[in-house]
Amino acid sequence: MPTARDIIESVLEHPSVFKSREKLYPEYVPAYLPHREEQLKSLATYFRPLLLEPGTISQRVLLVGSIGTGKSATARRFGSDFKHLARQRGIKLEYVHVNCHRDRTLYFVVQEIARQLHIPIPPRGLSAQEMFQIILKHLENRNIYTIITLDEFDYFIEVAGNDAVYFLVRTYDEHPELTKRISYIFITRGLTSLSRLDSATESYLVRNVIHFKPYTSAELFDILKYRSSEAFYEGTISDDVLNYISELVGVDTGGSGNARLALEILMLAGTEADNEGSPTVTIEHVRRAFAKTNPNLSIMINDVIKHLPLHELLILLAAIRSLRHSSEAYVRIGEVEEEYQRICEEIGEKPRRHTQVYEYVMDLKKRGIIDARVSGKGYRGKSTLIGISIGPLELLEKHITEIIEYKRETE
Ligand SMILES: Nc1ncnc2c1ncn2[C@@H]1O[C@H](COP(=O)(O)OP(=O)(O)OP(=O)(O)O)[C@@H](O)[C@H]1O
Repeated sequence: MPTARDIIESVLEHPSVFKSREKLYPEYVPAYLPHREEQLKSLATYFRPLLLEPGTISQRVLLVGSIGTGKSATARRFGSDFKHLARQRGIKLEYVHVNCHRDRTLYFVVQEIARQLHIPIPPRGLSAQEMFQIILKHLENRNIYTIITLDEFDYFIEVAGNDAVYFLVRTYDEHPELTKRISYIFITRGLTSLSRLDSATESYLVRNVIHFKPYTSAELFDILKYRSSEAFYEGTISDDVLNYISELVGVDTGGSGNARLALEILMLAGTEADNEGSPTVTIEHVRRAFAKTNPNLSIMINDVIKHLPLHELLILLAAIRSLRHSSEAYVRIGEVEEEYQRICEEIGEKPRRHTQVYEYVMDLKKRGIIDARVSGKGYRGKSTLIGISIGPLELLEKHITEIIEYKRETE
């Protein structure tokens, strides 16, 4: 019997598809941000005066976009690169990134700014306003400029309120004599949260807005291609797999366009491959990963299939078997129909006609159980393609087979 140590060692020595898994963690800021070139260019344009005439302007820019559209990554990348470019020009500039989801009050935000700037603050007794004065003085004494990003700014508006926002972002309106050493980037998911502010502060914030649209599948493919080249060993993950993830998540192919989700699926799929000892990541690993990121979908499917008519279940079973057999993301409807006829023959059921089969396929699609699309690039001729996005298909097949048996016994 293997000892505990043997077991642990066998896992440790087991080769992995990952070369550098941490490159996929949300906190890692990649050097390249494909499809965010325009946003970076806009940021550089807005902040250029900080390098040309430092101290004359306190800039503020608002980044707006839905979840996982690269707002934080773009702000961090910009901040880090801009800091270095400023230093090359002899300007001391610091970049500070505060997450207002964690630090929601004025006190915590100011404390966090001081911490990141390494400004010692007496441990007790100071108000947020007093701490902020210490920060301003420190920057002045050391001739430092800063860009402060307030990420998830919606939370700050909600919890800290209008006066806190006013205090923070309009310092230089109150004290026009000061050298303008602080500029801001605000990040929000939408503009509605800003309507809680008084109209003067709101219009002050929305003057320079940069929009981040949800990613299309083609854009996600480029992102995943680049991120996987950093994180995975060469040859362990194919373009077909990356393409499949991109299509599951792309906004133009029915997903949310969220890069965070796409990267999570990529990482979980790699973990599935490792757990299985597989040298490559397969479509089936992606299905399992997708199911993990979407537990409600699995529950919903398991629930819905109990109530499907027998022949719709047989078609679903045929689709699963065809997909398992092909190991591709999609199979043609014709193959599924042939498999369905074979299953019917095996169990002595009279197969339904083609039009009925097609209707059942469309019903399965409408219920979100399968994905049916018209073939495009890479396929000869036009045909309906069928895919199933959650796995393991093996378990789904077992589950459906049981339901079919039960239905045939009781009906
Ligand atoms: N263009 C891109 N290239 C490479 N990686 C990207 C790109 N856009 C986003 N990412 C990655 O996707 C993940 C989510 O991005 P990010 O956190 O920047 O999104 P966000 O818009 O700030 O989302 P949220 O509103 O949830 O905070 C991060 O791991 C980030 O590195």
